[in-house]
Amino acid sequence: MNISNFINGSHSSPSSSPSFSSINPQTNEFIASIPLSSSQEIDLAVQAAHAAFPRWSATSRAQRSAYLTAIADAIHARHEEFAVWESRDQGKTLARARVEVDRAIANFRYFATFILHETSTARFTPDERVLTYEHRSARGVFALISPWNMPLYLLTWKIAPCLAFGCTGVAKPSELTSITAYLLSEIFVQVRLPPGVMNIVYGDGSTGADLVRHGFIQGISFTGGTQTGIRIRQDTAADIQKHLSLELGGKNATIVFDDADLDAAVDVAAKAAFENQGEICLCGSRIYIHQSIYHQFVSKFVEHVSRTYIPGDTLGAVISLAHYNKIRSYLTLAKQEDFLLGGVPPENPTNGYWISPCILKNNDNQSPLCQEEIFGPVVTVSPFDTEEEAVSLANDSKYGLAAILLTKDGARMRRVGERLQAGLVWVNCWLVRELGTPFGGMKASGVGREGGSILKMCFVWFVFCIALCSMRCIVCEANIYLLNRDI
Ligand SMILES: NC(=O)c1ccc[n+]([C@@H]2O[C@H](COP(=O)([O-])OP(=O)(O)OC[C@H]3O[C@@H](n4cnc5c(N)ncnc54)[C@H](O)[C@@H]3O)[C@@H](O)[C@H]2O)c1
Ligand SMILES: O=C/C=C/C=C(\O)C(=O)O
Repeated sequence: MNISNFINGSHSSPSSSPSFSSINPQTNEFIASIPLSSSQEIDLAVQAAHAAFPRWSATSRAQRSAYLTAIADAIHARHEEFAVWESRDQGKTLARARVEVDRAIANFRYFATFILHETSTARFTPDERVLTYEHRSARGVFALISPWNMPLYLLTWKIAPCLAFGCTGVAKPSELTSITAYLLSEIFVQVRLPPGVMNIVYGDGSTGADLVRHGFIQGISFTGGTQTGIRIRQDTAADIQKHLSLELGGKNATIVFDDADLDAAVDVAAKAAFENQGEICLCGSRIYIHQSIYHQFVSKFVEHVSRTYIPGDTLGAVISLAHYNKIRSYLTLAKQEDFLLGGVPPENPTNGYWISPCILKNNDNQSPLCQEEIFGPVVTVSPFDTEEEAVSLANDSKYGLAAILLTKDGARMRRVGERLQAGLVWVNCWLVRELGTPFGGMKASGVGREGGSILKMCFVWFVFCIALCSMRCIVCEANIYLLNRDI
């Protein structure tokens, strides 16, 4: 497949710019040629979005909603094609890819309806002489930059609200996974999205850096690694008007209490660790288990994971050789006797980047295996004694994205959950998403919240209530509880 930039409503003809190869991580075969966009091409795309902004922001909500619905319908009509390419491009299983295409469709449908039902609050001053209300207008052109682990899911989580709230954008998927973004650009043509409203450019970090630094960019919605988030902050520090939403890395704790339903807890903890080969920022990659059930839990967990997560069947390949080597180098730090499942994979993989699930005994919470984001099918297990110790082990991390609590005790859910330094706390479930629920991390896991009414703050100017909104966006760090009543 030949991928080309989508700028001002059309696909660019192959340019003299360099290109690079994208491979299928499951086979190591070439699947697509991707342009490495130059700064001139980025400028063209941003100029197109800038020119389209006045008209698009003045388009009625009903019309914008209709475009989003048409995009969702068109993806739905090509659902399997999207899923097959996502699996080939990213290495994930086809089953996982199908779930993510469903979510991409949901992203468009959610914001298509959200903007039709927005309400605004009006308030009187105490003397009742003045009525105050907030008027929101779209901010302008956004840079939308996404990583390789959930390519279409995360890119559309940015594109849909950007379009819905009347902003225009230039989207850049990860250089490792460009294909479903290209299929999406075909859909923009099909639904006759007005030229320039959404542009998609391809390339690596230098392309992303050109994009975020462009003077017409009013805001950046970025999902990716913490180091890249820091770099974007530095690159845009002088452009005070650029609104940043940074969704970054995680090293999330799963805490299993002695009153948890053991079989259900094993299942949730295993999904949280190994879904998408552990390549989800929300994965629970450190499991802390109450010492009274430690041996029972671990033996069931090892047995369940070895039966359920089979590379090439229910577990995908990891994204690239470089990432395979990164995961491998972490695994070489573990002692042989600490492997409860799996082992160090071979040094030179010949037929795709497959790593079997690894479960490691953790003896030292300060070890890189417990502190650094490995982003692969690797999980550590360790016992704890008291609630206090569980909280302290879980919080002993520079990251603060998510946590998973497995307990039947309602009081403990709140008592422990509210002390965890994590933007999202799932109780007896994992990765359940309600798109209006604010999403985002604490500490090194990011800045800002996305989702529903919080996310709209990223895309709009606040004319009458700037202080309030920046407080909510930047200061508040909500713990979100998703209590599954079935367990
Ligand atoms: N918090 C979340 O919601 C979330 C979701 C998914 C992934 N992630 C994180 O993403 C990371 C894995 O993804 P990755 O390796 O693709 O991340 P990455 O930071 O290397 O790249 C992400 C994107 O940023 C671009 N980029 C790189 N350098 C840039 C720069 N200087 N300026 C602008 N753009 C630049 C890349 O080309 C890519 O499109 C993990 O750390 C994971 O935790 C976080
Ligand atoms: O790998 C990270 C996953 C992020 C998920 C979301 O942003 C989401 O579910 O909206």
